[in-house]
Amino acid sequence: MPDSKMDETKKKKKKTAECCGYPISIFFIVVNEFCERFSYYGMRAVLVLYFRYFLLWDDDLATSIYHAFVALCYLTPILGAIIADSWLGKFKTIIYLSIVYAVGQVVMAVSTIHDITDANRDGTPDNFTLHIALSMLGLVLIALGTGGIKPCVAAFGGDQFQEHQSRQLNTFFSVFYLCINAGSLLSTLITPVLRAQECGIHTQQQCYPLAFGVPAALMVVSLVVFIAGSGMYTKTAPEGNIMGSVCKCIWFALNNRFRHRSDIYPKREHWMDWAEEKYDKLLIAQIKMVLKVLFLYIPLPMFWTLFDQKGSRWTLQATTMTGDFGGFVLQPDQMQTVNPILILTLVPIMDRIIFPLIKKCGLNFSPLKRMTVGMLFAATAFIAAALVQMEIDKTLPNFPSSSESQLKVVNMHSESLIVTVPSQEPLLIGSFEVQHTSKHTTAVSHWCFTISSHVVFPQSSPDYITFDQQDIRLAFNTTPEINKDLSLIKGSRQTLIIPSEPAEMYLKEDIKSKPKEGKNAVRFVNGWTAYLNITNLESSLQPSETSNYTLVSQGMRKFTLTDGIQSCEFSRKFGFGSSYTFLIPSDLFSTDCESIKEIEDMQPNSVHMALQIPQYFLITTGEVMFSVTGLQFSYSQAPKNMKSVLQAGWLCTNAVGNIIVLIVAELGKLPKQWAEYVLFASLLVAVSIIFSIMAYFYTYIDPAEIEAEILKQQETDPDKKKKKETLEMEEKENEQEIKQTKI
Ligand SMILES: N[C@@H](Cc1ccccc1)C(=O)N[C@@H](Cc1ccccc1)C(=O)O
Repeated sequence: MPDSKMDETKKKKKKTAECCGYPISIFFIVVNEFCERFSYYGMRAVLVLYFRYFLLWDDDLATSIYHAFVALCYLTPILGAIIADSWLGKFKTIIYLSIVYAVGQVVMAVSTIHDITDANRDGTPDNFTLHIALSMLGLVLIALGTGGIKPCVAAFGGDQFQEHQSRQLNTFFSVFYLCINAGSLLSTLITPVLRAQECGIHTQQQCYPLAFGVPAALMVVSLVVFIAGSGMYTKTAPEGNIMGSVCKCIWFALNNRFRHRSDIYPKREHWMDWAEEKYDKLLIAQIKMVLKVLFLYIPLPMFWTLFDQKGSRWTLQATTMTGDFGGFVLQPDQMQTVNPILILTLVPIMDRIIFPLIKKCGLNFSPLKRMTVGMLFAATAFIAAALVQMEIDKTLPNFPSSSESQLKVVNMHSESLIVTVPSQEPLLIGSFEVQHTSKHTTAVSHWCFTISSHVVFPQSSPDYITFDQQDIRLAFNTTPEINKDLSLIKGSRQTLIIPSEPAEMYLKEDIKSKPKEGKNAVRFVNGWTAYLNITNLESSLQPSETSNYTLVSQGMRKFTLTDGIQSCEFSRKFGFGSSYTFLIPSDLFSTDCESIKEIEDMQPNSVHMALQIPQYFLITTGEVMFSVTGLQFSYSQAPKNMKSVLQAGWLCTNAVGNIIVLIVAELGKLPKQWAEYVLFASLLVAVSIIFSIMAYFYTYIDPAEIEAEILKQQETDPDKKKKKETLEMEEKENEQEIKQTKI
């Protein structure tokens, strides 16, 4: 009797311990999954920050390496599945690859200890190469581990159920999904808090070792829990190099079909039937099952293309919104946690109320229909995102287009002046007054100081001020007269600072997009007569100098200004995504910082992040219908010896979806973000229509039943039995021949 058949028989005969109808072994599997997902998502939550602020990489390099790592995590499942189904079996594959995974997490945590190379004890590592090498090694091991075990764990969980537990088997995938999301929710909340702690042996730093160490510890716990259940698992042994046989069989069928392409040969029902001359009917039937499902998967990456943008585009959208919920403040990247929270509530609601209700109404809500509806929900989520984007766009500043320039004039001189721009009314710029001009709009912000004197330019004199395409030439007619040529940068916002000595006027480039991560950009113009040190600024400010922008988070922020002798404190409450220029006057210390004036370069975000909740609700409903069902479908439609392979195929749809996101992000960006959301929604609707047509022609099967029937036929058919034995003999001879050739 072949091994596989023996296993199957054993599986039917062996009575496994049960609790509430579930095999006890699955409790070890779901706890293992909880810890593993905690480990994975926890590490991911602080990874970009580690690249950016520990390894000091720039934004582009940090995000590219992060995405490359995530893509690798979803490509390695194929490797794990091949190892499991062809060589080690799922149990051993999970154990070995979990060890690799845990080692990777430990290496990663060690790489974040700055003290190991901080010989001069200045708080920064001295040997970045070592830290980079260790972290890259850690990440490769983690990607190999997490991706490798992913297709095996779900399939191994499914293997624990016996025939009479089909109802529990369906619920298992929902419970499994709940554990994934409980683990990821907890870790995405906890690890950023751990990172914010200070720790170190010689010097105190942000505690990356703790933020990476806790996920590493959870991975070790995950492994221990899995091993603890080893006495209770139903383990199906691998059936040799199944993937090798599958490839050879497909190759033979294609070749044989090509050789018999003439009309004289009778047609066969399926092109795989052309492998019948050489290969076992069971293997051919199993390949047909897998190919049918894989074909159905072709349109699915489009769902993930939209789904994965909630981590990138939607988080960026949140940075242009306000997260002040009264009692608490939500940061843009924390909106991500809405997804697992909704999963934890929606999965039970769907399983207990919605799906049974649909069934009661007599509707056949089959898995493939659920997945189609899931896709439509995701498309609607993107329409909701487009509507929110339109609201945000109304509140965004009027940024210059690539052919426009915008100029703001800040007059720190004690006298006022008047500037005339051709075809516009003369603009009165009082001392410390602010003017905005652009090619098309002139916005004036008024907070005037008393105008003591001003000079008028004759409006008819084009020699003074010229708007020439993108170049503007300004002339200021004070006493004595000052003329200055100013070349404005196309597509940028600039401020002309006129200091107390107007002849020293200069241009300073302004921020021209919303500050990152919902932070606020602030800068200071030093009107004080001496050098000033200001907290949060990189270097001290010379008299009349304007600092670069510095980013501050939402909330009350305090700045201490000192010239080395005197000092004063200046506090201000910030919202999200604003930008200010603070003008420091010459009477700074006599007014205890109160005479500091502000210019609002960019108003704070005003659209509330709560408006994103509908889109999160819709995409998560889509996820429950699509992803949980897909996981279950991939297990139920796979032949017993290729369960992990189909799980890996399912995960691959996600990898392809991620790659599409990367390509789209690099290539076609529409000028309007809302239009891009509508485009993605339309594409997904089109794809879901194609998928529903493909699904219509798909017939659900019970692989175990088909396999049993073929085995029965083969046992009763002496010819086939003989053919199979001959084949097996041939294969053995081949192997021996190869061995001898090697010797
Ligand atoms: N809902 C996600 C988990 C998540 C947690 C925090 C922020 C975003 C997402 C989830 O359940 N993921 C599952 C399934 C999955 C989804 C996408 C690609 C592969 C698998 C997971 O196993 O991580």
